[in-house]
Amino acid sequence: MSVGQQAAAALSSPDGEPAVPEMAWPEAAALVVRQVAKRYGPVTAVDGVSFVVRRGEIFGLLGPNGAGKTTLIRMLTTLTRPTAGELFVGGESVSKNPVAVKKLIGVVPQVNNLERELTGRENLVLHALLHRMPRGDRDRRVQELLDYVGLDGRADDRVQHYSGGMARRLLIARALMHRPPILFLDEPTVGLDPQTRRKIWDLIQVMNRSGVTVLLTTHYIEEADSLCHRVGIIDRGKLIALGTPRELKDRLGSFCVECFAGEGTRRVFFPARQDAKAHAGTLAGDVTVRRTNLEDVFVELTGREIRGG
Ligand SMILES: Nc1ncnc2c1ncn2[C@@H]1O[C@H](COP(=O)(O)OP(=O)(O)OP(=O)(O)O)[C@@H](O)[C@H]1O
Repeated sequence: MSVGQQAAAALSSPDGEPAVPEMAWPEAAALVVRQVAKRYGPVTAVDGVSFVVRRGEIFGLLGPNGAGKTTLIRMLTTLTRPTAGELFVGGESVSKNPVAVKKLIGVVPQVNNLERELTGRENLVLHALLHRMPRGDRDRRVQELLDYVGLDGRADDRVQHYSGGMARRLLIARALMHRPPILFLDEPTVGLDPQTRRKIWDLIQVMNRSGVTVLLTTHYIEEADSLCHRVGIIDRGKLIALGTPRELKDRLGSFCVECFAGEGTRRVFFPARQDAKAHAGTLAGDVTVRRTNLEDVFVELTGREIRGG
């Protein structure tokens, strides 16, 4: 068995079923993705992906650049059609009922597409106009959201003068204007400093506690690990593992013995710390015992690092 096959076996559920298909429908489902593929000419961006996001979850799609995460979000948010398969959002078919789907979702894109010449407040009002929100409700909601994302003091500055973190917070406020129950965030903290990243995480958690279901994509291990209730690991268009961060790590072994030797780094996994320590005691060289992380899960499945792409 190759390392990848061994890891795939380790990440399967105990009864031998592959870990990925988990398709119990869906009273409690916010999103259903069923055997979805997307091809661009010769490129298969998404390759037979299936998963369910439950209502009230923060669900993360974790994978390197080019894995197919943005393409999945674009299909779920009606921006591009799948080549095969079906997608449902809030029980509505994305292909048959895109208008209903648009009402249910807010989208925070990876790239800042705010109107730079307008102020923060004007950007929110513009979005409300597009959603035909009544004026009284609109003005109340704009103020509520500016307070919520901590931009009230800068609401009347033009967006071109905003920092990256401020722009990201305004993008989140804009996505929430029409009170969607489901929010998509494509790499919500990419390019932000660690402190700002934590503020965005707090905001996502507060939003989620107020009842919003969240699907986000990320290639940051820590973001998937500490923020997401469940994570789907995606690589080269395929969903290769699915579970809570704890389940994914425990299937591999919660403790990792890492040995830096001449030929490179070797990692061995154990369920219990004392077994990991005992094994470490038998090794020569630079040896560390640490908790397993989602990067380990990805490396064991693919033989590559997430950051390596
Ligand atoms: N419009 C398109 N035309 C052709 N190929 C595309 C198009 N959109 C995406 N692709 C290709 O599909 C694959 C998946 O891209 P996608 O953007 O979904 O990945 P990703 O995981 O979101 O990565 P990133 O975070 O870098 O955007 C890549 O090989 C990409 O080059």
